[in-house]
Amino acid sequence: MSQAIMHPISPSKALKSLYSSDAGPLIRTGPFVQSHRSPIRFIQCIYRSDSRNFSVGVVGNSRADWQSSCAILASNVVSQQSTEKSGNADITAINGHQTLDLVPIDNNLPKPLTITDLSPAPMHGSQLRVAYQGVPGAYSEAAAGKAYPNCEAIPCDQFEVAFQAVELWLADRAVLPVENSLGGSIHRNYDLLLRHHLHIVGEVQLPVHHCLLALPGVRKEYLTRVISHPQALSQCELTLTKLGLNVAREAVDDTAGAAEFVAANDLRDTAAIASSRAAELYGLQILADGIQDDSSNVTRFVMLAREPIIPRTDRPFKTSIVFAHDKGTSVLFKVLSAFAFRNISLTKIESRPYRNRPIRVVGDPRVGTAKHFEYMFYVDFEASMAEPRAQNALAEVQEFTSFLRVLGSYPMDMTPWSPSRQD
Ligand SMILES: O=C(O)C(=O)C[C@]1(C(=O)O)C=C[C@@H](O)C=C1
Repeated sequence: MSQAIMHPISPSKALKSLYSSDAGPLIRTGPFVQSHRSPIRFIQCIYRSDSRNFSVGVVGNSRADWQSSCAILASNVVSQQSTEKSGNADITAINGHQTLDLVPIDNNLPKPLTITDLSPAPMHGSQLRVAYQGVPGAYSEAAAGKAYPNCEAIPCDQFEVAFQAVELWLADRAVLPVENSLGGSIHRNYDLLLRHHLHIVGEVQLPVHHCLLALPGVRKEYLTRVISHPQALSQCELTLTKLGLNVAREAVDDTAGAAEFVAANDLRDTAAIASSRAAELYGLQILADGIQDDSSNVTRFVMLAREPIIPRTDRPFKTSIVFAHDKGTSVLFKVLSAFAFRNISLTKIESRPYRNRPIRVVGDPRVGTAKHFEYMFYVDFEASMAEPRAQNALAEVQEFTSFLRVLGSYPMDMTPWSPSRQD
C-alpha cells in the first residue's frame, strides 16, 4: 500500500470530476434488481474491455436462463482457460443464445473476462486505487491494505464520497466498514449500499487494536477529554472507565483524524483513541495499549466495485441481499424459511427504515389505527449465487417480497483467526 500521506477527497472534488472531460462513464449494473413485481432481468457483466468501457452481457430474462448460465460459466472454467492459452479467440454463445457477435476484429474490442478473474485488475494499467473513509492511519486504510496489498489507498472525508469516488472512476474499489463485533452495525453504510449501485465483491475482517494517544509528555491525569470515531469510543467504553478516565468523550469522523487533530492543535488536555500507526504518523505517544473492551475486537469491511464478480463454487462464498415486502414483518419468517429449508446459514440480518414508505397504518379507523414501521431487511447468507440452492432460495424469497436486490456474491474472508495486533 502506498505510504504517502494523502488528503481526503471531499464531496466538491468528487462532483467536479463528474464534469471533467477525462471522467469515465458512470455505468450502473445490477444483477437481480427487481422493483415492485416487474419481471427480473438477469444481467451479468461478462466482458471487460480496455481503459474506460466495458460491455454488459444480458444473459436472459428468466431464472432458468440465469441458472443455466451460471452453471455453464462454472463448468466452463477449464475449457475457457485452455481456449485462452491456445490463443483461440472464438467465444461460445452463452446458454445457447447468440447474444453478441464477439469475434475480435481489432485489438481494441472488449476482452472476455475470465472466470478466475474474481477481482479484476485496474483497467488504467496502474496500481489499484482503493477509496476509504478517513485519513492515513485509520483502520479503514489498514483494511484497504489487507484487501488489496500494494494498492494506492485514497482517503475520503465521508463514506458517501468513497462510493462516489468509485462511481466516478476516481477509484477502482471502495473498502467500507459495515459492522464491528462490539459496536454493531455501521448503519450509514447499509443505507448507502441501497442508495448507490455498487456491487460487493469481497469482505475483510480486521482485528482492531485501539491505543490511547496523547502528545509526548502528557499524562493521563492531565486529560479532560477523549476524542475518536463513535465506534471506537463505544468499543473502549468500559476500559476507559476502568482507567479512571471519567472525562468528556467526543465523537469525530475517524480515529486517525482524532490523532491528527490532537497533534495539529497541540492539545495537552485531550487524548485520541486510534491505531499505533496513527501514533507514528502524527507524532503522538501511546498512553495505553489494547484498550478495546474485548481482545478479539473485529471490524468487518466490504469491498465495492462498479462491476459484480462472477460467483464460484470452488471456495466458500457469501451472498448479501436486501429486500422489502408489502405485509410488514409478518412474512419475515416465511422469507427466512426459504434459507432454512435449504440448509443455508444466515450470518447477518439487519433492518433499516423503509424510507420510501416508513409507516403503514393498520386497523379499523372507528376503533383506532396502529402505525407500523416498515423495514428494509439486509441478509447475508453462506452460499454462492452459482449454487442452485441459493438461486432457488431467492426465487422463493421473491414470492414474498415486493423488492429484492442482490448486493453481491463474494468470497468469504477465511483468514486464520489471530486476535493479535494488526494495526
Ligand atoms: O475511524 C477509523 O479508523 C475507521 O476506519 C472507521 C471505523 C468504523 O467506522 O467502525 C473502522 C473500524 C473501527 O471499528 C473503528 C472505526
